[in-house]
Amino acid sequence: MPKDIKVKLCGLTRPEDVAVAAEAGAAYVGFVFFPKSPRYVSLPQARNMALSAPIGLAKVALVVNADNATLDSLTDQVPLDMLQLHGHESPDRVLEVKKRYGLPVMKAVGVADETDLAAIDTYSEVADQILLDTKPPKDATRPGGNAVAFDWNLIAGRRWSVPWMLAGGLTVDNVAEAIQRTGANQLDLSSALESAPGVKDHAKMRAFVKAALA
Ligand SMILES: O=C(O)c1ccccc1N[C@@H]1O[C@H](COP(=O)(O)O)[C@@H](O)[C@H]1O
Repeated sequence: MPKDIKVKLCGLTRPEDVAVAAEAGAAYVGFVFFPKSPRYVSLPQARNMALSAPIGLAKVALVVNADNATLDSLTDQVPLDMLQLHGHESPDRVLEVKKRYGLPVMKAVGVADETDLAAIDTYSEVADQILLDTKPPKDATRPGGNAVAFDWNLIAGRRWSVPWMLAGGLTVDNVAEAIQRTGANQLDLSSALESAPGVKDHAKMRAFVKAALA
């Protein structure tokens, strides 16, 4: 029986990117609020994109160690369906954010080796979803969106108590293998969809979703 695959296209910067994501069949779109990212969007930019999204397309805000003042402005100005915490937020902070904003929270967990897997169990107890991304190198300028895959064998056959997404270096060429090796039914990516840093390529977006849902 075919799997019910859901795709999140992250790092969109223009309303036309949102329209293409929806037409292509993505389930989620992601807006990046990390200032050092080439995909960073301002609140008015994100609001425009969010207001243009059709019903049924989930709008996710990606933040990194954001404080309450930042999240207050974000949630006041941008209609959202989920918060993605992609920094060093503790389990208590995940619970606090869930309670304060009443939105589902997806916690990113960086994976490099076996020792990282315990954190997935820990965050599964507090977050609504888990995002498994490649742990960035120590000198990286951002904690994700680095176009590098982790060793998928580390999570092969593992399951958790909440829904989870696979991220890190996914491309149109490796997505079938990624699904087959990890059992993921949700996929999140950004870098492989760009024609230049921060600029999504619509043909690449369509091709990825088609390959993922095939
Ligand atoms: O995309 C970014 O710039 C970014 C910045 C800070 C944290 C996370 C970021 N992106 C997320 O990283 C993963 C993997 O992306 P990629 O496909 O390897 O580029 C994905 O969840 C992005 O949403």
